[in-house]
Amino acid sequence: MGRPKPRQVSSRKQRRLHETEEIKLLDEWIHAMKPSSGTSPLAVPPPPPSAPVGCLPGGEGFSPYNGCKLFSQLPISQKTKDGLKVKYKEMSDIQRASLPHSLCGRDILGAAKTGSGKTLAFIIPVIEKLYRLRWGPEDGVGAIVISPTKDLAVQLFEELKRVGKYHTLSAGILVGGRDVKSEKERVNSLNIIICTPGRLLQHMNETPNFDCSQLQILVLDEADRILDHGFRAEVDAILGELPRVRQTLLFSATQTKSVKDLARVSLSNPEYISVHAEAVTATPERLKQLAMVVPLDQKLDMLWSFIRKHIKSKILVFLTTCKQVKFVFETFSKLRPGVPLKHLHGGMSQTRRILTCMMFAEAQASVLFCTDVASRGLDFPSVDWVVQVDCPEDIETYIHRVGRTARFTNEGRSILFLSPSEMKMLEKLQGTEPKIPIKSIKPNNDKLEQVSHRLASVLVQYPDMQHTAKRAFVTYLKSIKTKKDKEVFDVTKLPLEDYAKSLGLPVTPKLRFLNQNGKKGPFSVSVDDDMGEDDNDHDSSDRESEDDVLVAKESDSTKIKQKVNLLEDFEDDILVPKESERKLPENKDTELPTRITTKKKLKINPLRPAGTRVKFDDDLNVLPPLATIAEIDTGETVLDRSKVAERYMKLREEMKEQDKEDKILQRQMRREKRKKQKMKLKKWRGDGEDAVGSDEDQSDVDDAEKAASKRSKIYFNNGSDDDGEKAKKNVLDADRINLAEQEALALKLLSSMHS
Ligand SMILES: Nc1ncnc2c1ncn2[C@@H]1O[C@H](COP(=O)(O)OP(=O)(O)OP(=O)(O)O)[C@@H](O)[C@H]1O
Repeated sequence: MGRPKPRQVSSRKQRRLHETEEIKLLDEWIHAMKPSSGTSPLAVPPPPPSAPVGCLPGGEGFSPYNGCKLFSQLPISQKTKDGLKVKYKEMSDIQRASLPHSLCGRDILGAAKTGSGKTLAFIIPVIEKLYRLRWGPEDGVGAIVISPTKDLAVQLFEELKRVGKYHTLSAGILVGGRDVKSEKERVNSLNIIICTPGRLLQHMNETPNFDCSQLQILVLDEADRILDHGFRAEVDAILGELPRVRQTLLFSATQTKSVKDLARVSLSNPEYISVHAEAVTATPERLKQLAMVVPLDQKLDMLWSFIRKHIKSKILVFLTTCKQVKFVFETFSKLRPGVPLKHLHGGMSQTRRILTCMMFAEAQASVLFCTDVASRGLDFPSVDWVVQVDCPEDIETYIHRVGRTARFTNEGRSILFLSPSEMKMLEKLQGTEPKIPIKSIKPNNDKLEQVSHRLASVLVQYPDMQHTAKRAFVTYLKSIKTKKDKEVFDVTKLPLEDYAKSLGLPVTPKLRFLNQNGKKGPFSVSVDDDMGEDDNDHDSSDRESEDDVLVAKESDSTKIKQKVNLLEDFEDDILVPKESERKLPENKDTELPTRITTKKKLKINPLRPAGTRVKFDDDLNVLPPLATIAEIDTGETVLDRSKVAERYMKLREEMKEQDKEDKILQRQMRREKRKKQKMKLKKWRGDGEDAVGSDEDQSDVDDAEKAASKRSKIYFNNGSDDDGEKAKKNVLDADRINLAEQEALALKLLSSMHS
């Protein structure tokens, strides 16, 4: 790069001057038009057409923005306006209500229905705040946006890039499943970070010089989820690292009302903005919602029939566990329903998840089987149907799931399958305030296509899938067992054998956590003593798993036990060998293993000094002390590099030695061979020399051979018409006769030629 030309310098200078001027004007505008705290432009009546925009004091509150509907009417920079105008012109209600407050630096607790445009309601203030502060690369992290899932973080990042296209702020995404080392290198140069709680905390703990002390604005998208039990430890640790003086924005469709939660994030005089608080329904108005009773063992028949009937639609299907998603996706794909199928769950790699989301977003007609990892925030355009095959855990989950359709101004439909024992959920949904208008319908069983026998034949044809089927069965029931709402989720009321059959399984897998042989009856529940609190394959949280290699203090034996069980039942992809590596029993068609891998129970040595760390391998076997050369690196056990290099050096030396020996042996063999050849040659020549006594070398042999070939040539060239074999014979014969005989022979030949 050469020196900047004077013209470039002056244009840069001009730009900077222009920016300074714009920022000054924006600051003045924001200050002069500050809306009164607690007012919403939506709550006061619109001004008469003759009144100038924003200048009408309302009766009870005053909001200068009460007539503003366009982004261009807000005190935001030209660069942001340019970024917005590609896709957006008019503001949505949540944007109209919250932006005037958030732009003047207030904390926000925002709630609005799914698909109502909450993302822009926090992306714009983030960009504007840093722009007005003239934030630059040397200022470090100025804004953090926390999302509960990686997929949502990716989507938020895309929106940030779109709106902030003309700004010079640097932004990055920090989520699990990406290369943490490269993240560490650039994390300190980022102005805006979009992240999941786990990965942010990892950087706070591990990345040298990672500094958030200058943070200006913190956003929690899906705030109720981020502040709930699942992320408690991480979020508390993160909040402890952040400066208390900052702007904080919390958004969700189902906002937290817990005072404790709000105290944790230390909001200062927040604006409570709930644009749909007065709404009759908690779900989007253009969403038509249905529910019907479907016995558990008929749910897949119903799903198959539904998909077959809607092959031209874009459908999102919610199941509870990763294994169910995997099973239904794989088996239905084999049965070819006539519409492209996709799947999305927390056990998939980040790249596959991004690719799946992109493909589903672009598809016209497609079915995406997913866990609750896709229930919050994801914005797939034009989803026609949301099908909930498994009952949602609670009302919030229902609202978020159905909210994947009927987004913004679009229409959409949803259907919920409830088994008879789950009917209490329908009552709860219908009884909530604001209302969730669900219409209960009866299934038309005449049109039900049976799929279970076809699934059984798929399992026979593809034995690897038997294990997936079994895991789908077990993980689903385990998730039911661990759900808190026992009025809805009662595993004892489920037809286990019929359910197993409906998955195509020939026998009902044994469930360790159910006392199937107990006194209380065939399927009475017993709390298994090794059932951990978090023991499920539930995929709602999408938390980065730190479980690949466990490091635990021995005294903490109960925690270890819980971890072991959590690991067993979490995504098996991490721990249990791949399907292809698993050995199935001989009689694959009729017999299924109830347990594929028997995991050794952990034995704790109480005599070890307290606080000594115990390391476990992927199969949860305690590693011998020497195995501590293993280190944890992005979830995979990798050998210590220096040890590996040392080992390779040794191997190389050993191989060199071996090579030397081989060469000597080879040389000896060649010598033996030559000796034999020479002896033969001598025999042929008949010179009677003692071959063994002579010290031959390669040149000896070569000379002898050359001589032989020369003679053969001479004979051949001297007009002998004999074929090659005869010529060779002549050579050999010639070798045997002496010189006098040869002369006599030559004379004979000459005389015969002349006569
Ligand atoms: N002002 C606007 N004009 C037109 N489209 C908009 C506007 N604001 C948002 N949208 C579009 O509406 C859709 C939903 O927006 P967004 O994802 O922000 O909703 P949300 O409220 O965050 O939903 P959820 O609660 O599910 O996370 C997106 O496709 C977005 O591009």
